[in-house]
Amino acid sequence: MSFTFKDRISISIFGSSHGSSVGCILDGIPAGFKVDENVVNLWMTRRAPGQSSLTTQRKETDNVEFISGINNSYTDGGPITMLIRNKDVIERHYDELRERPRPGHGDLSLFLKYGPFRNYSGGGFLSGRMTAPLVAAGSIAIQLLAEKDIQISSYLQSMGDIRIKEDRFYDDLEVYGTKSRIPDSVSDDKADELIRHLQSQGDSTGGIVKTVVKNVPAGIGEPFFDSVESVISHLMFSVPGVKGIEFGDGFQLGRMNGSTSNDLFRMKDEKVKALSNHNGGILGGITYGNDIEFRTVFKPTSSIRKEQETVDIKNWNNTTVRVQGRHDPCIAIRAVPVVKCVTALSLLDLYLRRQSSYKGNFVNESSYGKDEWN
Ligand SMILES: Cc1cc2nc3c(=O)[nH]c(=O)nc-3n(C[C@H](O)[C@H](O)[C@H](O)COP(=O)(O)O)c2cc1C
Ligand SMILES: C=C(O[C@@H]1CC(C(=O)O)=C[C@@H](OP(=O)(O)O)[C@H]1O)C(=O)O
Repeated sequence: MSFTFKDRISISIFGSSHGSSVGCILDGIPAGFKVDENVVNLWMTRRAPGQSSLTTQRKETDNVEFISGINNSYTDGGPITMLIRNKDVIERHYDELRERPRPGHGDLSLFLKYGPFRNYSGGGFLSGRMTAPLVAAGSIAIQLLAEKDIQISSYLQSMGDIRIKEDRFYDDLEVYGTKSRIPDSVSDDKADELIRHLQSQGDSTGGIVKTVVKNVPAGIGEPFFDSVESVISHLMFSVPGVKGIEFGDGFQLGRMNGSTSNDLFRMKDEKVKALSNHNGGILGGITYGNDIEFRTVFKPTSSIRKEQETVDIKNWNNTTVRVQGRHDPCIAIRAVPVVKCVTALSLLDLYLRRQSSYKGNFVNESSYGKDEWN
């Protein structure tokens, strides 16, 4: 079931970039939640292509059609089905790529796995377009988590050699008030300049998205195979272009000592507080009240206008390709809302699991003193 993530909640995605539509079925959400469809569409707009000169010029409104699972703004307990129509499809950009797989994209893998039946136009289902349904589902998860005051901040931390001045929890207005989603005006201007330069060179760049989650209750995450890190990573690697994720200080921990990497505990206002966050708020795969912090790296967009070496998969000889069409010069810019939404789906899944392994349920929280979670 490669198009389905199934746990306490399940998410199935369907469609392809140049087919009639893309969409998803989100199952396992209890009945009785109020879902604001405008909030869903706000997140869709934040991810949609063609919103600025720094992104692909494909123009999609990405309005969600709510097919099932939400009745008079409330979840009814059934699968939530959402459909997003593809409108601005130009197939001829992919004619040449039928026989000349783009280096760095999934074209060759798709051919080797599915042969001539593969859906290659627009990258088929190996397209960033498949993140539209992930955002539709994730924006519902964001709303549910907000009821528990669990807040997620995702922003572009770096693009190429440009890095944000300060890492902290940025609210959405700060992030989406920028051109590049780096919420620091000096870096934002530099990113804008870099993208324009790359566009003139027919090239692209990578980027890193930082995520901070605050007000996470202690006790979220299951030991071993379903640790917080595992579930977030499982879902995050479904996002095309993701090549790495690190929690807390991540790979830097390999260069530290125990005496500098341990997050020391102190009592503050009758609660345990950690003095630092080198472990990203997760110990033993389980949260303990600190913020969750992690970084997700996106590779540079593979579809660039520079001529590149490839093979002809009809005649099996060496050739070159120059990719035409409308592409993101930096995937990470548009991936910022995707990372936030995927984080929300992961945490909602883990949150609901913890609840059901304890007592009560997500909706009827009256039996829960909030203190029991801290
Ligand atoms: C929001 C988003 C937008 C993307 N836009 C493009 C694009 O315009 N051109 C492109 O070649 N790849 C783009 N990608 C990345 C490709 O879809 C991805 O590199 C490809 O599916 C191969 O998968 P992999 O990079 O994970 O190996 C985008 C990804 C995301 C998440
Ligand atoms: C359509 C979206 O982004 C697309 C992702 C993408 C890719 O290869 O991933 C390639 C481009 O597709 P096309 O050549 O059809 O314009 C992007 O525009 C989207 O994110 O909604």
